[in-house]
Amino acid sequence: MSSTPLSSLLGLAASAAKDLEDLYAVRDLTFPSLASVNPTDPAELLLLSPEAQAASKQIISACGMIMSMVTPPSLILLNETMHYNILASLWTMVESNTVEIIRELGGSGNAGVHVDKIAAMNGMDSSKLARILRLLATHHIFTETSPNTFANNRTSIHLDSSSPVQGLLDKTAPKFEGTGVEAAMIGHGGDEGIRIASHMSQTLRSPETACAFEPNKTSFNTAFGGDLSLWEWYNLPENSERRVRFGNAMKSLGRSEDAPGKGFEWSRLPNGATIVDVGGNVGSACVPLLEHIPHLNLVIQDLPPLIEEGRKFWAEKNPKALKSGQVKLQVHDFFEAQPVVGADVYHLRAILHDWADPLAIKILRNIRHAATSTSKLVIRDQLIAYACDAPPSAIPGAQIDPAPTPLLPNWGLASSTNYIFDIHMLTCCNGKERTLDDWISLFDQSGWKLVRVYRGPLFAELVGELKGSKKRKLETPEGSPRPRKLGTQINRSDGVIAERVSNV
Ligand SMILES: C[S@@+](CC[C@H](N)C(=O)[O-])C[C@H]1O[C@@H](n2cnc3c(N)ncnc32)[C@H](O)[C@@H]1O
Repeated sequence: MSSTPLSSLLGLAASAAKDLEDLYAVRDLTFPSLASVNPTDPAELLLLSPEAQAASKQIISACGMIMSMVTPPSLILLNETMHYNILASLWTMVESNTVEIIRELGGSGNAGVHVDKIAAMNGMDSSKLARILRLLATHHIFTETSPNTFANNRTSIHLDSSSPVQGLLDKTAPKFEGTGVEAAMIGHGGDEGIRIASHMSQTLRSPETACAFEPNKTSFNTAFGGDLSLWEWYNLPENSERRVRFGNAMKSLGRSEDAPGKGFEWSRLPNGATIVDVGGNVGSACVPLLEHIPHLNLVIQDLPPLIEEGRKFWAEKNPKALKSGQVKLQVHDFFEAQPVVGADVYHLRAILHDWADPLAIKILRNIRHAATSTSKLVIRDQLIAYACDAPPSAIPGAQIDPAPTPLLPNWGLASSTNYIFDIHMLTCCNGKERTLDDWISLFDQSGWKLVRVYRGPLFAELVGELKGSKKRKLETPEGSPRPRKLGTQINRSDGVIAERVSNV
């Protein structure tokens, strides 16, 4: 009997599940259960390995398609219509410290905590709280161990700040630390994101904004008013809490990424090589880099409030590196001339996706004018695949793994995060996640050549070299002061001395 699409999909999921089980058997580990509450358990960490990720991708993709095939379409649409309630529920759990309360009352595995006890500590109505927890438990976030009794599980525990509840209540303990950084992303989504998204339709259809690509003509502007871009708005004094929360949300992205070294070969950079993290926020993307490759020098650049917060962050994280000058924090607006000339690597994580092409090109051109022939550009952003077959690419690493039929060529739900981010960038900033064709064109228009792509679980790394001749005279970007030569200091108008780091 010939196989049907449904049985082919089930077969794909089953064979990948067998691969996963074999991987765990070889390592003598048990596959993590949903009740596991230790994110650093070796069994959890193995699930992040490339072999396990490949198998998981096939299972998620196949199961996603199976669900779409067997669920009545009207129910699919009804569920999607109300999906925002999941985010709203998660945000409520974050703000009410419910995860930490359950942890302190001993709720994990099969040992649940009665909702009355949880509600007594967070001041919520216990019947309402139970309904929220039950919705999330139905989505495998929390477990209802017996009627109205709930425990943390492998997903909810990722919202745990590890802080004592009393400290959270009197605001003396940090909320967005440790595994709790994921909670910061939920705060960004639940507070700003959901409100911005609800203004998308109006913004994309209104004659004033439909075809606009400026960063201040977005759904964010329709939702929150005013004509500041999201970044300018975050830097207003009254938004400092949101800005700090956003910085913590960015830290959570690192947890979904490959360890440094799986992609761009940072370890092959010479001793004392200089990495400039352009738009680095407080510099959280660089923390694992320095942990794995301690011979690098880092210059983290961002706008003034972030640089101030970055100094505090590094003073705590790695005071030695800050004191010795191995880590420097530098105020720099990336629409101005890049002050660090001839760095080994200019690194931009989650930056270009915030900007439409003309502005992204401006950012890249400013870097290009400061780069020398040995400088590399390393972009970490999402790489969008078409949801259909596309011509192959000759750029090393650019080709997406072929998905077995009948899976979607972009691996369907297994790569859904990329497309969700794309729309988030659209609504927040008129930015975009880019296809390979988009990236090639963007590099080309800004004087770079895309030479290598490394695909990671969340971000791809796109490596660029200067386009054209190997030896190149430094050029002056239009309307910007000419970057100084190596070893000189630049007295900026804002009083900051931007200096060329040593060892380059
Ligand atoms: C999405 S965040 C990425 C932060 C960081 N690269 C990371 O991955 O954690 C974008 C960053 O760009 C910064 N930014 C926005 N406009 C900027 C500008 N004109 N010059 C420098 N940084 C800017 C923001 O302050 C923010 O930290």
